[in-house]
Amino acid sequence: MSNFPRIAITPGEPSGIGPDLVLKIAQQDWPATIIVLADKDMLQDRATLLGLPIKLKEFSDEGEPQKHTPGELFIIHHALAEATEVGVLNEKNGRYVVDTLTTASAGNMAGTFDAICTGPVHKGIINQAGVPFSGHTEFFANHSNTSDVVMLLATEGLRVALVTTHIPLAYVAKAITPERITKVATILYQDLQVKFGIDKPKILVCGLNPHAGEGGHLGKEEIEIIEPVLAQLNAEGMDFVGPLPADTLFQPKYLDSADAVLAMYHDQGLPVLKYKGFGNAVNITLGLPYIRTSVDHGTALDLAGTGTANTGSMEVAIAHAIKMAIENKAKR
Ligand SMILES: NC(=O)c1ccc[n+]([C@@H]2O[C@H](COP(=O)([O-])OP(=O)(O)OC[C@H]3O[C@@H](n4cnc5c(N)ncnc54)[C@H](O)[C@@H]3O)[C@@H](O)[C@H]2O)c1
Ligand SMILES: N[C@H](C(=O)O)[C@H](O)COP(=O)(O)O
Repeated sequence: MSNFPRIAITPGEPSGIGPDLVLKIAQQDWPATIIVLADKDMLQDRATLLGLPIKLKEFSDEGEPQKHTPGELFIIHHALAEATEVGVLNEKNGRYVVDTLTTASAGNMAGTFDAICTGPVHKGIINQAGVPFSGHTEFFANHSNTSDVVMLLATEGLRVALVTTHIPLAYVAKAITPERITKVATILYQDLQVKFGIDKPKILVCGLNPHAGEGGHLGKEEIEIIEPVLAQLNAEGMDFVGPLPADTLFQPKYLDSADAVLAMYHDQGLPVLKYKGFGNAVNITLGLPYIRTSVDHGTALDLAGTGTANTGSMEVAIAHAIKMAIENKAKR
């Protein structure tokens, strides 16, 4: 039996850099079958603009998965509503983007694909198209009927997971509940063991308030919510340290002996991660019934079609998806 996994790639927003990245990585050697879910004319036009050779072949799930051939891509055609103008968002194509994600999720649940790797979408234009959408993480959780998933971004020397993801800052404190922290922390701990092979993970946990609440004088969530949850998880044999002041925990003194940081909200953890590794980090959704990785950046409309978009994060995202898919196959 072939050991090459099938990786479904969604280029995301068609007017952004996603198609450029997919066409660039298609020129490389990958130990997997790569299937792109996109509009074939849009991809062909972008390849011409970038001067990249590409042969698009219709995907069929019959036969054994083959190793990727540089310069070729399998495709499942999804038609755009309107032709794309490079670098210019068009809300008429918002639903197209979501349709590609739906195919990716359904194909993974059916076992046709072994993993999904997503390019960047533009959340705003999808909402403008009339489709409520806060991010891939929430979309895939919803589509796969999974109640709790965790967003983890990882780069060399740092992994950051989030208790809350794409919600307004005004809602964050209310969303920091014992139930949510317990679920996120448990998924993170178990996936560090299973997916990352860390026997006994040590996880640093940020407080929510400045200086982790300053003993209750700058907020009480640390004392009333976070500390009791961590005490309970540690009593069950896990190893969580905190809540620690978020402004000072990101230093080698603490990070060198830790396997991950659990941040309370998006812009508490991700700016640090992206300062360290923007362009070379991977976004992994933990807790889904399938493997999903993504890039660490957005649609970069200013670079679309120029050929200057950096493929580093897309390469790391695909490499992680392939590695995890091969490990999954070996377990079956
Ligand atoms: N994975 C995703 O789907 C994802 C991730 C982050 C942001 N977004 C979305 O992207 C849209 C634009 O967000 P933004 O402007 O804050 O972030 P952005 O990442 O698109 O751009 C920020 C800056 O980084 C540069 N940049 C981004 N990717 C690059 C690459 N591969 N190579 C070189 N330079 C690169 C851009 O040119 C820009 O200067 C938003 O709608 C946001 O929600 C999507
Ligand atoms: N929060 C992610 C980041 O900043 O990189 C990004 O918005 C993508 O999230 P999804 O994978 O949920 O779309």
